[in-house]
Amino acid sequence: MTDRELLYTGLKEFLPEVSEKMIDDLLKFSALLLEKNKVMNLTAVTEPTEVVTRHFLDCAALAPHMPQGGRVLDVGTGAGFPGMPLAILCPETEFVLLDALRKRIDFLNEVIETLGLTNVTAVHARAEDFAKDSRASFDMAVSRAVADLRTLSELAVPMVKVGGCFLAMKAADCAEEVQGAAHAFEVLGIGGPEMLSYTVPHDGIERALVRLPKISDTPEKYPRRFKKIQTAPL
Ligand SMILES: C[S@@+](CC[C@H](N)C(=O)[O-])C[C@H]1O[C@@H](n2cnc3c(N)ncnc32)[C@H](O)[C@@H]1O
Repeated sequence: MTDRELLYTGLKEFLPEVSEKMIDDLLKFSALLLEKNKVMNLTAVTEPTEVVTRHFLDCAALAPHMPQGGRVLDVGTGAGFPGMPLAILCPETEFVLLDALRKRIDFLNEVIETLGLTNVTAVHARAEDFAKDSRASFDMAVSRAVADLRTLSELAVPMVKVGGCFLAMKAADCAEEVQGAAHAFEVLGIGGPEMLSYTVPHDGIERALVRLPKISDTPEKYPRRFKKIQTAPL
C-alpha cells in the first residue's frame, strides 16, 4: 500500500468521512516535518510511512472524541502531536498547540501558514505559566508523551472547564500510573478516570486513552511552579 492508501484506510477506522484535503494536508505536514527534522530535533521517526503510522494514525484515535465547535489545548505538543493532525482532521474544532520550546512553535507556525489552517494556533509558553491567563478556558486538553499523569494532570487540568475533560495518550499498560495519580485527580477536580484501549491501524501497537472528566473547579493554587510540581507531585 502507498502512504496515501495507508492513511485513508487507517483514518477510516476512526472517522466516517475522510476527505482528499485531509490526506493532502497530512502528507504535506509529513514532508515539512521530515525536511525540518534534518536540521532540528523534532522527531525520532525518519521514514514517511512511520510518520503515517506512529504519528498520524496514533493521534487520529482521538478524533472521534473532539468537541465540535469547542476549544482544545495540546499540552507539550512538540512537533505538533497530537494537536496538528487533529486540527487537520477536525476543522470544526479550535486547537491551541502549546510548547515550552520556541523552535518547535516556530516550525508549527510555518506549517499552519503553509497549509492555510484557520482553526489552530501555536503558542510558545510553559503550561504552568500559560495557565495563569487561561484557567478553565478549554473544553478539552490532550497530551502525548510529556510526563507522568501526576505531573501532567496538574499542568493540564486547571485550563479545562468544569464539564470538559483531559484526554491523555498513554501506553496500553498504564493502569498503575492511573492508580498512582488518584490523589492528584481528586485534588484537581477530576472524577472517575476511564481507560479506552485502541490498536494503531497498520502498526498493531496497543495504546490507551485515559479520559479524565473535570467535575469541579481546580483550586487556585494549582498549577504550582514546575520545580514544586516535580519535587512534590500530587
Ligand atoms: C517528548 S516531547 C512529546 C511531543 C509530542 N507531544 C509527541 O507526542 O510527539 C515533550 C514535549 O513537551 C514539552 N514540554 C515539557 N514540559 C512542558 C511544560 N511544562 N509546558 C509546555 N511544554 C512542555 C517539551 O518542550 C517537548 O516538546
